[in-house]
Amino acid sequence: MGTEVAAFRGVGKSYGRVRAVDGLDLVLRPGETVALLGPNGAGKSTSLDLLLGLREPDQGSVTLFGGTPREAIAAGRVGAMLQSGGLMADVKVRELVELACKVHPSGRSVTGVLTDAGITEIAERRVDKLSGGQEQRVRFALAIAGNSDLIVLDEPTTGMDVSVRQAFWASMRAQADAGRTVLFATHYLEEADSIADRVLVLHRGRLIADGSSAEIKARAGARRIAFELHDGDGEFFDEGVLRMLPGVQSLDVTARVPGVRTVRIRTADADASVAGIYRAGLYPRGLEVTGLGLEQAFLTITGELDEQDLVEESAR
Ligand SMILES: Nc1ncnc2c1ncn2[C@@H]1O[C@H](COP(=O)(O)OP(=O)(O)OP(=O)(O)O)[C@@H](O)[C@H]1O
Repeated sequence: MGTEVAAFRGVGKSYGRVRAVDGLDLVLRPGETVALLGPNGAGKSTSLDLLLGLREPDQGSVTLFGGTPREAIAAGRVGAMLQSGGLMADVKVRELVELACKVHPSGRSVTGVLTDAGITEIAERRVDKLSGGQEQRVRFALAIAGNSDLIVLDEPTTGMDVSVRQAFWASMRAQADAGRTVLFATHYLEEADSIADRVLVLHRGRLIADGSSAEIKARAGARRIAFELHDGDGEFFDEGVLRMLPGVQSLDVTARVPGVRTVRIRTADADASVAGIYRAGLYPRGLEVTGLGLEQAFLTITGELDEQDLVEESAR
């Protein structure tokens, strides 16, 4: 199909008894910036390896631009930055980038690639003398040297400090803005949150969530409500009333100052809970409703599945 960059259809991959990827169905479309999230061992690297044709699936099929991964790579349509694999040693950064630009069927200008990857200043350094973060940027340069339609990055910011990481994400964003499709695996949820327009959550080889970060947060459902209740305002305080509010999942009440209670509620339906607070005749002061961060949403979703697995295992 013309609008598919990549497609996994019923893909499974095991290593011995370990089911690394389990029935993966997924389509990537042009121009998307997609984050692949998941705890350690979730199957992220294996999925990227399958996408790049570095491993063959046991079941199902993986296509890139409607053909096999190998065909797409031979045509220079994919640039990749993987976790493994060393860089060539006895060469300078510029020489390595020159080589990458030359071997790609539609290689870019060396200067442009050095600039875009933010490594112009270290272009004359030897590759084996770089810091971990600098090495990552050189790997990124190699991934963008070919003017590729799809850029695949496996945990690209590993080893980068915060400021370098921010500069790096800006260069990545520029690639996405140029119309390329970008797929990156990451452990940094806040980066997925701010950079990706689509977030995929893998857990034990299965795709358990697929949507915008806002949708993933909503999928985890919960929001937080916080407010104070002052003695003498509204109805007499009764914790039972709060517990019975619609949507409430958990409740925490503290009374550090005499006559003032701080209430924190986690709810699956913030609107209904807030309406219930007023309906009960309470007078909440400083009421705040906040969403869960992606990190908490992610932990909620994967944690729920772990619990489900435990229940299913114990039922067997
Ligand atoms: N070559 C291999 N041989 C055997 N088992 C493997 C191999 N590669 C990965 N695995 C196992 O497959 C599962 C998925 O691993 P994978 O590296 O794809 O996950 P990941 O999400 O990338 O993890 P991480 O975030 O730790 O890199 C894990 O249980 C891992 O131990």
